Amino acid sequence: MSIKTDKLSFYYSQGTPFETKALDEVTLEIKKGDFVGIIGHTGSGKSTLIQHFNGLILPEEGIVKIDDRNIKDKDLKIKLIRQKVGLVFQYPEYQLFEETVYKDVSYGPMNLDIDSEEIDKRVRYALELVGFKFEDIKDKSPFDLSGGQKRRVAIAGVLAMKPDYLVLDEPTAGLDPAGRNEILSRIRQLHESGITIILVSHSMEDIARLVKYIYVMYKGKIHMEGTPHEIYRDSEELKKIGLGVPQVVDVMKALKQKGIDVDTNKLTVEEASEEILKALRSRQDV
Ligand SMILES: Nc1ncnc2c1ncn2[C@@H]1O[C@H](COP(=O)(O)OP(=O)(O)OP(=O)(O)O)[C@@H](O)[C@H]1O
Repeated sequence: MSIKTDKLSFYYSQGTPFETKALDEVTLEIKKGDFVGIIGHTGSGKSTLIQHFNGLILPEEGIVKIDDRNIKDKDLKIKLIRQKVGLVFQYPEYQLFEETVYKDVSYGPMNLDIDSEEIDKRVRYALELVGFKFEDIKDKSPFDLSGGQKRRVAIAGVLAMKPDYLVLDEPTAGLDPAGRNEILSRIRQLHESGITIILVSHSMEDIARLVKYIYVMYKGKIHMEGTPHEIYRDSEELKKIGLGVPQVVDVMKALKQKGIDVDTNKLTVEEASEEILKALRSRQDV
């Protein structure tokens, strides 16, 4: 079970003077249970790629398969793919429009062939998954919530469709540090609850904190791929294509060069701080 692309290419405004090659032979496989980051600077093709994952854009060159079914298969209902692969766009809270949280989250399931009891169950499940108490939140107006809370409601709207794969496009964009931490810890919990997560970001810090595997996009291609540690090892290459490494990576490298024995696999701020303290204590420097 996976999302698979094979030599997927895509052009905007093909055949016109404005033709742009947005994807260039992208081949990848994201298996069920994975926690994957797609990173790249603006215009590298991330949004175009993820729109292929749920059939918002149908492949023109190359193949997209969801759970081994070709997305262009005539017998395959695209509605089913949209249920399987939930896409949370950038600033999803702009799409909240109902007067209560309950109505907003139930909007998607209402269009499915399920009864009101099942809809109710799903709304409860989705709101609890993103960390709300159902009774406390259901009758509130989405517009009275904080930025981070609104975004969690919008994510719940996608989760209420019970997707197997959840694709989040820049989920922390525009949030203050508290809202950002709130969203990132919920995303981690969603993955722990068994949902496959594909996190699109240009923030190395966010990616480092969460994902197990990274695809780096550059000019429509998968330029690098590997575990966070493998990717950050090549910081020179990342800098060349306009990406940085998380600050902790630079700090750990500098310490190592000074002969302080730290485990450079520790990539989150929390882990790295602990590692640095441990190393310093063992040298009796502190
Ligand atoms: N609707 C469109 N019409 C024409 N060109 C487009 C369109 N959408 C994207 N592009 C172009 O396709 C390329 C890839 O864009 P895409 O939005 O997929 O990149 P991205 O990595 O998601 O960028 P961002 O981080 O800014 O969202 C860019 O050169 C972009 O200008």
